[in-house]
Amino acid sequence: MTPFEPFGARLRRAMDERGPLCVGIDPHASLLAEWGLNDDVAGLERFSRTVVEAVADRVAVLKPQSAFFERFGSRGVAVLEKAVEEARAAGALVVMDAKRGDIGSTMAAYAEAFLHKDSPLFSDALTVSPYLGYGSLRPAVELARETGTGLFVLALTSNPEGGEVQHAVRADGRSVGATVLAHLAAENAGEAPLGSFGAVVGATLGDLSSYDLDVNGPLLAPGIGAQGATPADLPRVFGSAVRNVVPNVSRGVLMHGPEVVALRDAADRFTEEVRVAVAGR
Ligand SMILES: O=c1ccn([C@@H]2O[C@H](COP(=O)(O)O)[C@@H](O)[C@H]2O)c(=O)[nH]1
Repeated sequence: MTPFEPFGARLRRAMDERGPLCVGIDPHASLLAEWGLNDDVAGLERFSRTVVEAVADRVAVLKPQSAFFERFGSRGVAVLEKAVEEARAAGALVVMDAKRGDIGSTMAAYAEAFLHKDSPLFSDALTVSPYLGYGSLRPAVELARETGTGLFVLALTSNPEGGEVQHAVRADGRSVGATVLAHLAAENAGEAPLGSFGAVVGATLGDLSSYDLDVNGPLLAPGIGAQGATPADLPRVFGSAVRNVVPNVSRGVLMHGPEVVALRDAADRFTEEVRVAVAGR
C-alpha cells in the first residue's frame, strides 16, 4: 500500500479547490526577450521564479517544459529543480513535461529521475511517450503507484502531425490513440475519485466523439491560447469527459509577463473562462 495519497486524489482535490487550470512554465527565448531578460541562466531563473510567484498559489497545476531548462545544461536543470520545489511548496501540483519514453529498463531510470521521492526533480507527475509500446512504460507505472505520483501518457497530441501515428489503425481495427486510452482506462479501473494515469489529449482536435475519453483519469489538454483553441472549445472536444480535463495554457499566460499582477490576472481570466465553459455544458 502506498504511504502517499495517490496523485489522482490529490489532483481531484486541487481541481475542486482551485479550478482545473494548468499553467505552463515555458521560457522560450522569445519570451525572455519580451520580458526584457537575457537568454541565459539568470534570465531563465528570473522568468521561472516570476511565474511560480505569480500563479503557484492559485492554479491547480504548474507544468514546466523541461526542454527550455535543459537547453542551458546542468545550470538550467538546477533552475528547474528549484522551480519544482518552490511551486510545490506554494501548493501547486507539478507535472514535469519531459515526455520520456524508452525501453523498459531505461524507462525505469527515467521514472526514478522524476517520480522517486529522493530525486532532486521529484514531481507530482510526468509526461511520457507510449510510442515504444505501452508496455515499455510499466516501470514508470509501478513507481508512480509506489510513490503516489502520476503519469500523463501521450494519446492524441495537439500538433497537426500527431495524427499520422495516433490515428493509424491497427490490425484489430482500433486506432493507436484509442489503444493508449484503453490501456489507461485499465490502469485506472476502480480508482476513486480519479485515477492517477492520465492522457494527453489536445484541445485543438475538434470533435473526438469517436474516442472513448472516459479513462477514469485526468486528461491534460494543451493547445489553448497560442495553438488556437479556447476554453469555450472544451465541452465540444471532450464531451462528458470534460469534468476530468486539465486545460494547459503556457504562452497564452506567459505573454502577459513580466509583471506578477498581469500574469496572475491572465491566469485568473483563463480559470474563469474554463469554469464558465465547463459549467455551461
Ligand atoms: O500534445 C501536446 C503535448 C504537450 N504540449 C506542450 O504543452 C505546452 C503548450 O504550450 P502553449 O504555449 O500553450 O502552446 C508546451 O510545453 C508543449 O510542449 C503540447 O503543446 N501538445
